[in-house]
Amino acid sequence: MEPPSKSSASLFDVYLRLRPSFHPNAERFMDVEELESGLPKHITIKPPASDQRKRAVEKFAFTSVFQEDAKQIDLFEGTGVVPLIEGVLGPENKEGRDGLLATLGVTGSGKSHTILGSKSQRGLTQMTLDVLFQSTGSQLVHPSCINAVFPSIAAADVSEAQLFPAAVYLDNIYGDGQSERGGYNSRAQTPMMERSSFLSAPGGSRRNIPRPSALPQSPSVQDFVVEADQTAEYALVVSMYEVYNDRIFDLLTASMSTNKIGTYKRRALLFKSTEQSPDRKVVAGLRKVVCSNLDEALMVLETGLLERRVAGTGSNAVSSRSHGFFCVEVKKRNRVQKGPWSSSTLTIVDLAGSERARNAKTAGATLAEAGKINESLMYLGQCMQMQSDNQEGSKNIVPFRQCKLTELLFSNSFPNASNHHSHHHRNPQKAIMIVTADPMGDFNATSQILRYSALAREVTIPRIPSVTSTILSGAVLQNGPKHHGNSSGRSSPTALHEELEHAQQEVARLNEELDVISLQLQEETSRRQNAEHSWHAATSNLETLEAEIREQCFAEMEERIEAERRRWKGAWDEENDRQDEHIDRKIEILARGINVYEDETSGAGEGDGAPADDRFEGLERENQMLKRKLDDLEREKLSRSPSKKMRVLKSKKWEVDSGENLSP
Ligand SMILES: Nc1ncnc2c1ncn2[C@@H]1O[C@H](COP(=O)(O)OP(=O)(O)OP(=O)(O)O)[C@@H](O)[C@H]1O
Repeated sequence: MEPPSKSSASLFDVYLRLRPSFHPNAERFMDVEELESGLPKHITIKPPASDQRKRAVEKFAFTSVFQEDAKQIDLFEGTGVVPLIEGVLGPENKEGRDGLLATLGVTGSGKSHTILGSKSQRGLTQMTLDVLFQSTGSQLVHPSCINAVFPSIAAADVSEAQLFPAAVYLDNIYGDGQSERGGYNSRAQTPMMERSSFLSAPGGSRRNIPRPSALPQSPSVQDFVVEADQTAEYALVVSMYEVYNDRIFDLLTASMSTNKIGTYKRRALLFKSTEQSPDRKVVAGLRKVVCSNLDEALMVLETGLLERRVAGTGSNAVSSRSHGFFCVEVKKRNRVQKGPWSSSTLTIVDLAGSERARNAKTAGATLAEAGKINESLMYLGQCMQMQSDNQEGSKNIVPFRQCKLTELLFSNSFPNASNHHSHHHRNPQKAIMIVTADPMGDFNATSQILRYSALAREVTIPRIPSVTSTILSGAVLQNGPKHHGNSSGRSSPTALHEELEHAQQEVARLNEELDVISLQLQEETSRRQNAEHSWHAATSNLETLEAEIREQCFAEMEERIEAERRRWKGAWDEENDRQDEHIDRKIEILARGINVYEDETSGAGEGDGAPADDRFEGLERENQMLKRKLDDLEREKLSRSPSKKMRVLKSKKWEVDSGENLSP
């Protein structure tokens, strides 16, 4: 069993680092292959003796295995970090290639130690930064020119970011804030990123300034100078964020954006395609800092690390409760022609530890965090398992869109995944995963991580005799001479012995098969549980979607009802106006009739009154006729108009009114 060759379609090179155990008296469950020279690639794990259920031995292949005595510098040299740096600096006159370096492991297995180091030793992040600054050296934009160059760097940024020179950024956090200030927004500013929130933070959150001289200086990486593109001018831009409860938060924003009472509500950022980057998703709206030297970059790193959410759990007193992302963007342009800046990013990820919730004495919010961490790591495991299945010939689609973590880790791993129209072809990122493990730690949690992260895997059977075969061989030894003595003559003792040996071998073989099958069963069970988990997550997503759609439909319905109500009200008002007009006309006619009547009665004061009566009757008739006409018109209208009922009411009202008016 060999790990797949470099040319294969693997998304990650996967290295294993073993840590010196904290549990010196615990049983070691892992063996590393012994080689005359070079780094081993294989390990085997066997369940502890106390675990009666499983007896199969599993063998895993990695790109390389670093044993307990490996130093930080060995990891730096042996895990391909240097080629990753070479990739982001880019070849001559060409764009660089994105790189990703991540650590994965059980809580306390040494992920942060490897990536970020300890009080006395630098981690891969600090060493990488050192090599980057060393290698770009004089080609880096000179601090005295930074103001002149800054707008063009900001303009080339596609992620709606807010850029600051390190001096300004650090002064706002640690200094008196009185020095020259000024940040630059990239071309499209994210509306929620208000420049004033940073620059006018009342009093800011002044902290003790981290002194780069107090940070560990070893191991030195002086010997690792990478050849930079001699035709290029470089600028290094640092940003940091974390994925906490499946949401992305800027680690360089919160500390300086405090309000009057010293608190700041963090806003989640989006991982999306922007106007300037339609074919590629980026974390939009981050705060980015342009660093001119290693000390500035280390201070920004320390600032972001302080911000990272850390909560004590039962598993590890200072455990990372979020997935931390540290990004160095290498901006590059031709030093003579200048021209636009291209950008490639080296992302270093310190993943939160996988742990079994029941192991960690957590509760409430922390338990929920653990759930989210385990869920995101489960999705990561599924993606990694797909990659190793694909290497064996399957053509599975890596399901990286299931959560923020896998989206961030895998989105740039595929050539032009979402871009069929662009002429701009980016190389897929180069990625390295360092799996950390304690060979005397938690067997179940460690073996689970090894199973999904290893590049290849094989199940073998222990060579120790099974209980059955031991009994049988005992029986053979005991019964052999007895059979020999009591031979009936039908079968010779040798034949019996052979038969027993065969039976013994068959039983042992069946036992081995049983072991393999029970291991496969366990794996299938765990796959099924994972699938169920994904299914539940999908169901809950669907439920949320359904609720959203219902709400949308409801709002739409309300809107339509409102429109209908307004239309109806309009028709009602129109009808009212018509009725009013009609009544006015009637009243006018009536008034005219009354006037005529009055004239006539006053003119014929001494007569017998007959002509006036006639006139009155004539008017009455005319009135009756008009009423009938009106009724006919009403009926005709009723048969056509929607506001039938209303008009019936109206006409009735009119009849009453006119009746009242007409009554003497
Ligand atoms: N290779 C090593 N050599 C010496 N000490 C180590 C090594 N690996 C880890 N440690 C120590 O073990 C402790 C826990 O390690 P670390 O914090 O790196 O674990 P982790 O995997 O990042 O845990 P979590 O996921 O909870 O953050 C630290 O004190 C660290 O210094």
